Amino acid sequence: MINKIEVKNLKKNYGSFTLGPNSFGIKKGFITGFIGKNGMGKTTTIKSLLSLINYEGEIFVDGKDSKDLDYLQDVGIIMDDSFLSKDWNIYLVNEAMKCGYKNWNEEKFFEYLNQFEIEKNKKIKELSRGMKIKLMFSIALSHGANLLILDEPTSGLDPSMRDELTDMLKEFVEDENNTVLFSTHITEDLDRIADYIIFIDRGKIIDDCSKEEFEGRYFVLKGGEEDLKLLEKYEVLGIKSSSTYFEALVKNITEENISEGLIVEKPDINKVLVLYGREK
Ligand SMILES: Nc1ncnc2c1ncn2[C@@H]1O[C@H](COP(=O)(O)OP(=O)(O)OP(=O)(O)O)[C@@H](O)[C@H]1O
Repeated sequence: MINKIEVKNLKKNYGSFTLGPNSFGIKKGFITGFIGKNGMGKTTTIKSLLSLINYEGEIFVDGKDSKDLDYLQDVGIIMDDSFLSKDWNIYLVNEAMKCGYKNWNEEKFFEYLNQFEIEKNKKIKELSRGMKIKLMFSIALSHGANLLILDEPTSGLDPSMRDELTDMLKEFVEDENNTVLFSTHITEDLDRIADYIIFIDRGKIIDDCSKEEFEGRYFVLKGGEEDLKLLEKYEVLGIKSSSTYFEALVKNITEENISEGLIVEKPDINKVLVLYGREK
């Protein structure tokens, strides 16, 4: 499997928060979902991949050092902090992109705008969050990008639009030269389209594997209050409990390892995120 992006010892300090050092790869031709709770370092990682912030470590795109910035011509981006000026209307956006991207396809851009029903006379500041995301999608798909890096692209979209956009991402990677990395809190979208999962917690990447492997690694142990002592032999990654029962998240256990009296279940990605790091 070829890595589209190769990250080595990526590190960034923000006061009390430290990202990394993390090393990981983004597989070419696939969709990788980037997950983690709020404030764990997803956007900081994405900003590093896009050379929007300074960092320690090395990032290679198609084997080339990202420091020369040429790779950005081929990257489609969706981020909350839009790089578009708030006073531009859509025609001005088109002109700006024409100057910025060597392979800008104006015709394709206006086709997407029609498909997404975006009014061309509106200024960026007059667009709703959902409309802004659709505009950024239109830009991302109109300059011949072979890599999409998307920070929470589907949040703020209604379910039918989310469905349409996730279908578009699936279609995008039908060409094996195309790659998608997207962060999200909407695990339903990961269930639908992600091939690989990167899971970050407190700045450290703790899982970087296929979605199937990720789902195979975690287990939920359930029991009544009187069974709590049975958890002592496990490394509990998070627990939700009431006065009568508990659910504990554990990793990499074998069936013969499970104490009698405990119920074992396979969690979905959402359940892993709900329980991970929880203390009661
Ligand atoms: N420019 C900055 N200056 C100082 N601290 C920052 C800055 N940007 C991010 N941080 C801190 O870095 C940490 C990670 O933030 P980041 O935005 O990467 O998390 P995230 O996983 O994307 O979170 P969310 O899911 O809420 O978007 C947080 O503690 C945040 O406060």
